[in-house]
Amino acid sequence: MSLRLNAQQKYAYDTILQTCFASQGHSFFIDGPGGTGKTFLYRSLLATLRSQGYIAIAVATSGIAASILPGGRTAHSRFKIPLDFSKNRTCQLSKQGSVARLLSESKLILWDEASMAKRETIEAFDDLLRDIMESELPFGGKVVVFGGDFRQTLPVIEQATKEILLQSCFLNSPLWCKLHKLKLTENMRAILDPQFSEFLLRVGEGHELVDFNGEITLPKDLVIPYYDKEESLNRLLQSVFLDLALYSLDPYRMINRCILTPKNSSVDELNDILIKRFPGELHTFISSDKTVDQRHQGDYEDFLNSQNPKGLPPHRLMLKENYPIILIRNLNPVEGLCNGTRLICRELGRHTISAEIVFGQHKGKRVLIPKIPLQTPDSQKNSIAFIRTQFPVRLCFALTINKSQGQTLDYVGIYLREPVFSHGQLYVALSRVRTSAELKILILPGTFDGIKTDCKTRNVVFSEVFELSQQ
Ligand SMILES: Nc1ncnc2c1ncn2[C@@H]1O[C@H](COP(=O)(O)OP(=O)(O)OP(=O)(O)O)[C@@H](O)[C@H]1O
Repeated sequence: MSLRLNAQQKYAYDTILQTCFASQGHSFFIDGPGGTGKTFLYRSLLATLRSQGYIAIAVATSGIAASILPGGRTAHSRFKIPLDFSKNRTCQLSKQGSVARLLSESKLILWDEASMAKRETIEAFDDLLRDIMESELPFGGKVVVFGGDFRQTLPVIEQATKEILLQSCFLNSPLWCKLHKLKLTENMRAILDPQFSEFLLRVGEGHELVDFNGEITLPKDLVIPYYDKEESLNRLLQSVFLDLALYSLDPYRMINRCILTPKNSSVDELNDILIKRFPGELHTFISSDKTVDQRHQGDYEDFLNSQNPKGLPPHRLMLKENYPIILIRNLNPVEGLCNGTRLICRELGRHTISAEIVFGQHKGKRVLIPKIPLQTPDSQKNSIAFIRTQFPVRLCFALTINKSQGQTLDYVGIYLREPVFSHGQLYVALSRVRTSAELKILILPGTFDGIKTDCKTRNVVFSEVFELSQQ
């Protein structure tokens, strides 16, 4: 595999491997815009070390990015990093346990999409390694390779100001300047469309011309003209999915086609339309919702059913055979069932879904997904805590832009019912495909102020990120 690396990838590969076998380890950050082959490089490193019998651990900040790496897990689940740092700041791993031994004996630890991680998670990981290795060196002297792209989305913190977001970035950690930086600059994903590749970089770095409303103008041939919502949305769906009936016979042909949109509510809107249009019998699974404090159950039951909190499956989950779904919990990471694993429904029973894994090392494997109790996340501080018993899955013809980070897709439709709202979102959505011919964008009129034009949209870029990343 290493033979196919380009010159920059090869330099990074050789430098990292030399360090793995040197007496003193140090850590790296692979910095490259979307598509420059960071994941391709990680795969080469993991394959080389593992084929020689060494332990190489792979994690990513998000579930989907982890599912792309061979043997990948989310950093949170692998290192038992706390989810709520106001309660606890240390990883819940025993120094005598098997994972600690694995870490201690590993030649390399890889952490993808580190630009999406909160600095405190990486600092907790640093403390963990120092403790396990009984060393005061950064990361306990282990060779850790972080990778990411600060043009893409940053940590997700609900209702955070720009200052809080920047503060929470890895870039603001004292660990950042301890890393040896390796750069990749050649966009391998869009190598056949250099003009598109340059446009992407201008969007990602905030260099695309902005008008007095703070909006950029997208190339006309990428945009679906707006007539009315229904007709324009139909044209977007038609561009991406062509013929759902045909795809239902061969789901692997459609699994890399996706609609990306900024908000969960528009993901639900699209998936609702698409599941109804997909051929086959519709199965509806109703969850059982119980308040954590049993005394409130009677008062809140109907209300709970109407709730659709982030991180939980819907109360009324609609599924069809051959429809693509995404797992939203770590069910059995060893068997490939992680938060972010994408599957195709094969048989829908009352109590279990028989599904097929469609990506990664477990591709093609049939698995059974049970209904499980899932609690509302702690971040939903203003709502009532409850437990929903349901299949831990969501439909995935449409995904939020943040969830698509790290993926290469065959065709993308971007649905801007409302404009993007955070740093890097537009860039991530645009940069998932190989050429501009594999992309269509629909901008709804509610989202443009003043002059009505369907090619203008907001691009959010925090230039401070690039200044910090140079340090
Ligand atoms: N040296 C190479 N030879 C051939 N194809 C490559 C090479 N490097 C990367 N690619 C291909 O380019 C595409 C993008 O690569 P990859 O996903 O590794 O980029 P990335 O930097 O991780 O992107 P992102 O930041 O968007 O996650 C993939 O389809 C990958 O297979």
